[in-house]
Amino acid sequence: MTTQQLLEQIKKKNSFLCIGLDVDMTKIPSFLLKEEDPIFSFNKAIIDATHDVAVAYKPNIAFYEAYGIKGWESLKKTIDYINQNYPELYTIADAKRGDIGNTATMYAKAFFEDMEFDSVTVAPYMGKDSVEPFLTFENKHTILLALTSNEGAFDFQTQLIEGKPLYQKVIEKSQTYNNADNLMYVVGATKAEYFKEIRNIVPHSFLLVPGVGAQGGSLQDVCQYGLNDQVGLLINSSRGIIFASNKEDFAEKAREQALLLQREMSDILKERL
Ligand SMILES: O=c1ccn([C@@H]2O[C@H](COP(=O)(O)O)[C@@H](O)[C@H]2O)c(=O)[nH]1
Repeated sequence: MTTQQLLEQIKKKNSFLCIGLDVDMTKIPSFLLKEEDPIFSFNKAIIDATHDVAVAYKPNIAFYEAYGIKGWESLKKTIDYINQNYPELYTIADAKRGDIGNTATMYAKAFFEDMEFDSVTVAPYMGKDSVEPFLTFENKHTILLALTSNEGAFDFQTQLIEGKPLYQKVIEKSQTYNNADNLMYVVGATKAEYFKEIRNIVPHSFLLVPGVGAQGGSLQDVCQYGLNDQVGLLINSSRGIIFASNKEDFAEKAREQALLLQREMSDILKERL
């Protein structure tokens, strides 16, 4: 998907909500366990109930890898279901890959060509040759981990290197890579006070923002400095939406939670843009 198509969808839906499909079999309604593919059945119900209020879906690959071949099959069925039924939706493989060049190319082929995701998350710490192979794919985005939402982000990402926090160096350096237009960045909602600085470095880039909902990040705080004149944000919530209920009404309750966030987004956009 092109950035322009993503922007058009955001405008049409007044939403920059990304729903995380992090399916934990111990948390889904027990009646689904009788289905042939409980993970896919769960995802399908969530997607059908929320596709008009969200612009993106982000399966975290760990939640599928953990179930072996069956998990991969559920993932493939989920992405195919989105691409065939709701082609306007943007898809993110949250895989946090990163390796030397020829291996990076294989990761990129796996997620962009075989799975047909629009984007993939990538860890930046192996540098240019580990990131550029992802950037060569046309109309696909590479979402680099910049400043993550977890506490451990302070171990390395905020440490000063030659007087500058490492996460800033990562963003600045990556902007010099070939096809840097295909880059987006992960910035945690729990780190709202850093958005001003990050926007100074990349005023036009999309930021994928996990950490709203279960991790306690605030949409309002993120938007204060995170929004740019074209929105420029994809706000992710996973557990806070998909596990709103573990009963028959799980999809309906997920929709209610998604709608709450979408309405808050719509109000913010009315005020700000
Ligand atoms: O900095 C990061 C990067 C990725 N994540 C991922 O996002 C979701 C968040 O899930 P919630 O249930 O809404 O907390 C999950 O897949 C994480 O692995 C992140 O949280 N922080």
